[in-house]
Amino acid sequence: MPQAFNSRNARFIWAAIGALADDAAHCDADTIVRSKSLGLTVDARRLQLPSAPPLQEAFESMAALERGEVANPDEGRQVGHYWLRDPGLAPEEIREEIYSSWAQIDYLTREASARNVTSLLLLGIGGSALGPQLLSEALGPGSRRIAFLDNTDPDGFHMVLSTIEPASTWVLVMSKSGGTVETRNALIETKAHFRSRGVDFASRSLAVTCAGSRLDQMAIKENWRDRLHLWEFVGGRTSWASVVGLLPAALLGMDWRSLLRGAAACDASTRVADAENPATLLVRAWHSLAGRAMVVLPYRDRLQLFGRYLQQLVMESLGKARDVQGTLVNHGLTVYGNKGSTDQHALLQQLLDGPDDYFAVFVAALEGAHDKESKEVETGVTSSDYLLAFLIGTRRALTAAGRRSLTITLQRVDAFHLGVLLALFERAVGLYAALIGVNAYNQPAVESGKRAASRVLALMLNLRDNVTSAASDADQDDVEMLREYLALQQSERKPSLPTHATPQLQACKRNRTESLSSQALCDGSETG
Ligand SMILES: O=P(O)(O)OC[C@H]1O[C@](O)(CO)[C@@H](O)[C@@H]1O
Repeated sequence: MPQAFNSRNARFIWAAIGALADDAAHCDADTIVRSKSLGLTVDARRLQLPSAPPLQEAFESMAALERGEVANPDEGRQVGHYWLRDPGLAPEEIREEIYSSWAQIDYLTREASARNVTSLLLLGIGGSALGPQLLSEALGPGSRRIAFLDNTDPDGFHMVLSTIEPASTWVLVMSKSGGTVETRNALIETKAHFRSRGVDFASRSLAVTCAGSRLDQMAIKENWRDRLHLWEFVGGRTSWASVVGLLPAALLGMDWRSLLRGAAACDASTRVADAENPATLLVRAWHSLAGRAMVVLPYRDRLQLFGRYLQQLVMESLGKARDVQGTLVNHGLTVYGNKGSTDQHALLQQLLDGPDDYFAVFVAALEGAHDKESKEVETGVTSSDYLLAFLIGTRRALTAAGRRSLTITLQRVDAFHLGVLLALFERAVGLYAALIGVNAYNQPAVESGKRAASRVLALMLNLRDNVTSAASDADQDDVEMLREYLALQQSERKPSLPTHATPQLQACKRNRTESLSSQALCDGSETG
C-alpha cells in the first residue's frame, strides 16, 4: 500500500490536485477519475471526448483473457500478465510457479549480498530490457549499480563493458525466446570480457528465459549460477511483473512487492466497467482521437524512460496490419516524448504551432523524493515549484492553442504508484485492442526485418570474399553501402568470423548463394 502521508503532505497534495483540476474549469466535467486508494487522477477534460463507445464486449473479452482463455489466437497462447500480480487468479499449477519464482528472487537476493555482488549487468532487448531499465531509473538509485547491453553495437559494448568489474558483478541474461541475436551477441562479448579479466563467467550469471530455450540449455551445459523461467503466457512487453523486472528490482534493493501491489490494486479498479475506471478514459481518448500521436510528457526525471517503455507496449501491441477477422486495417498509435520540462525546449514549439496531429499526456507526480530539499531559487519559490508550474503552464498554453491533452497525476513515483501506472496502460491497451478487434499480443511484423537482415549478412559475407555474382540487381544500393562498410572494416580488421560463429553462419559462408536462413537470427519462436 502507499506509504503513510503526514497531514501537511496530504494537504499540499490534494491542494495541488485541486490546482491541476481547477485549471480545467472550462472543460468537460465528466471525464475525470480521481482514486484516493490508487493515488491516481486521470483527467481527460481537455480532450473534448465524445460519449464513450460501447465497451461491454471489450470488458467481457478481458474477463475471458484473465480467466485463461486463449487471447492470443495467432500464437495459440493465453495472456497471463495480470496473474503475476494476483496469482490467486491464475490456474493452480501456474499460481505455484509464480510463487516459486518469488521465492527464487528472495533467495538470489540473499545470495547476492552474501557474495558481495556490487553491480549487475543486464543483457536483453525490447521487453527483456525496457521494463528493468524503467524500474531501475524510476525507483533508483538502487543499492547496487546496474548497466545494460541492449543492442549489437560494439561501441555500446565497449562503453558499458569498460566500466564493468567482473569479479563483483552478476550478469542477468534475459531473453524470453532465448535466441534473440542482439542478446546473443552481447553475451558473447560479455563472456570475452570476463575471460580477459580471468573471471569465471558461469558462476556469476543468471539466465532468465523460457524452459528449454537455447539460452536455458546453454546455462545448464555451462553450469551457470542459476536459471529463472519465463512463461509463454507473458509477453515480453508486459514482462516487468515477472522475474524480468522483479529480479533486477529485488537485486537493486527495491520494493518489488509494492510494485505488484500497486499493479494489483489498479487491475482491481480497471477490471470493472464503471464511471470510476481510469483506463476507460485512455481507451476513449485513443478511440476518438485515432490517427493522432500520443506525446508522453512526464514531469519527473525518474519517468524519463516511460515514453520509450510505452512505445513498445503500445506500438507493438496496437500497430497491426489486420484485425482479428483478417481485414486490412493498418492500425497504430504513435507514441513519443521524453520528459518535462526538458521537452519544452525541444518539442513544444511544434506542439503549439505545428500540425494539430497529436494529443499530449502529461504525467505529474506531486511529491518527489527530494522536493523538500529543493532550494529556494526565487523568493518563496523552489525548483520543485517550478516543475509543477511548468507542467500546468504548458498545459494552459496547449489548451489556449486549441491543442488537446490528458493529465495523469500520481501522488509520487514510488514502487506502488509505478505499478499503478504500468497496469493502467496495460489495461487500456487490452481494452482498446478488444474494442477495435486487433490481437494486442503478437508482433508478426518484427520478424520480417530480422529475416531480411539474415539475407544481408549472407550477401556481406559473399562480398567480403569477392563473390560478386551473389548480388542481384535489386541489391545494388545495399551493395554500395556494404562495400563502403567493408572497405573501412578491412583496413584494420580482426578475423571476419569469430571462432564461435554459429554453425548457420559457417554453413552460409560455405554456400555462397544461400542466404542465411531465418534460424540464424530469428531462432525459432517469436516472443513478445
Ligand atoms: O525476450 P526476447 O525473446 O529476447 O525478445 C525480445 C523482444 O523481441 C521481440 O520479440 C520483438 O522484437 C519483442 O517483442 C521482445 O520483447
